[in-house]
Amino acid sequence: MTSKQTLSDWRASALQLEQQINRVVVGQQVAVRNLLIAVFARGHVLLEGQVGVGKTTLLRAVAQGLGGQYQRIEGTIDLMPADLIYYTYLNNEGRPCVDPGPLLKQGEQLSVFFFNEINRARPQVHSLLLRVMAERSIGAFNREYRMPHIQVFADRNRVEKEETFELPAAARDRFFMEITIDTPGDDAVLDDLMFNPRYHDVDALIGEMAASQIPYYQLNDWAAGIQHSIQPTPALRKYALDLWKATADPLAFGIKLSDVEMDHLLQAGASPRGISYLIRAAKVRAWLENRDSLLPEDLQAVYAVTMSHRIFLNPIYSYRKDELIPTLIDSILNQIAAP
Ligand SMILES: Nc1ncnc2c1ncn2[C@@H]1O[C@H](COP(=O)(O)OP(=O)(O)OP(=O)(O)O)[C@@H](O)[C@H]1O
Repeated sequence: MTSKQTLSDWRASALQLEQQINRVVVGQQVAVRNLLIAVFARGHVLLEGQVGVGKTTLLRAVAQGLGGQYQRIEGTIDLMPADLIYYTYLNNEGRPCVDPGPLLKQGEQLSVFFFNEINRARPQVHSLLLRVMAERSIGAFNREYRMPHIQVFADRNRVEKEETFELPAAARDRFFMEITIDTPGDDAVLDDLMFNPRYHDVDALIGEMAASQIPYYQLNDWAAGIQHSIQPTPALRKYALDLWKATADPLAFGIKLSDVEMDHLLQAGASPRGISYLIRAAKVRAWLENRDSLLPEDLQAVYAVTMSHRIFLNPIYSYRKDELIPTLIDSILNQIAAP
């Protein structure tokens, strides 16, 4: 078991990193907190948001704080799996050469891999990425390349859905969280973003942050230490179980949504992997809140970001997905009594 002092030292560094990121990327405190939870739970994240809302800046800030290397790739319809692994070119003497692609270029130092507009890439590319996410290694050039510290952030463009390859349910379940990044709502923040030239030069903005406040190569150990140190009470275990069961059978918990035939609403609820991700995220939140026991508020705080993309509606209701899923999540949290 990791000592209380170690956990407390780690927390101080984590909160300092959070503060620094919030100074660089403004008005995104909720997203930053969730992102940080994913970092310390070693989970991959699907970002959903509009364009130009600071996603790249945010991920570069995370990479800067962790001190590892950052790579970014754009999802396009003609991107092939091999493009992630290597690229070929003719050198000055006209000889063909092969260089490592974005997944291999940084070797074991790769800590943040940003896949922009994942829904524009083909399913073959998705499968490669999902394999890397699960195994943190890849076979190429007759050998195995390890990326033990990689954390994948994939972004789905919410505005343009035409000519895109939506991620299937099985693929979305591999993501630890789905985080929405919207334009900030506070007028003072918007004013700052409009008129302050500080936000025009992303390199200078990121340069304001101290590098490697948290050693990326220790994160796997930190994450394991946190998970083993935070304990649930028996009452909380029962509460978590109910929160899980309600994702598959809300009616059994007396949950009814208006204009919905509850018997026909759902195709599937959260998987065992999904629910274990909820608990992992909740434990990291408890640690960030300076506790060694898990409370209902920890589960509630991360329920929507870990569960929303794991509840699958029947096709007759899927066109109302954006309205029904958040309502269902809220109803579950309101209806199931916390211990
Ligand atoms: N909340 C924010 N805080 C700080 N800078 C921001 C914020 N939102 C946008 N910006 C600024 O807007 C510009 C675009 O940001 P960025 O490239 O990170 O957006 P993006 O969401 O990744 O865009 P795209 O979807 O087109 O890739 C940058 O100069 C960035 O500094």
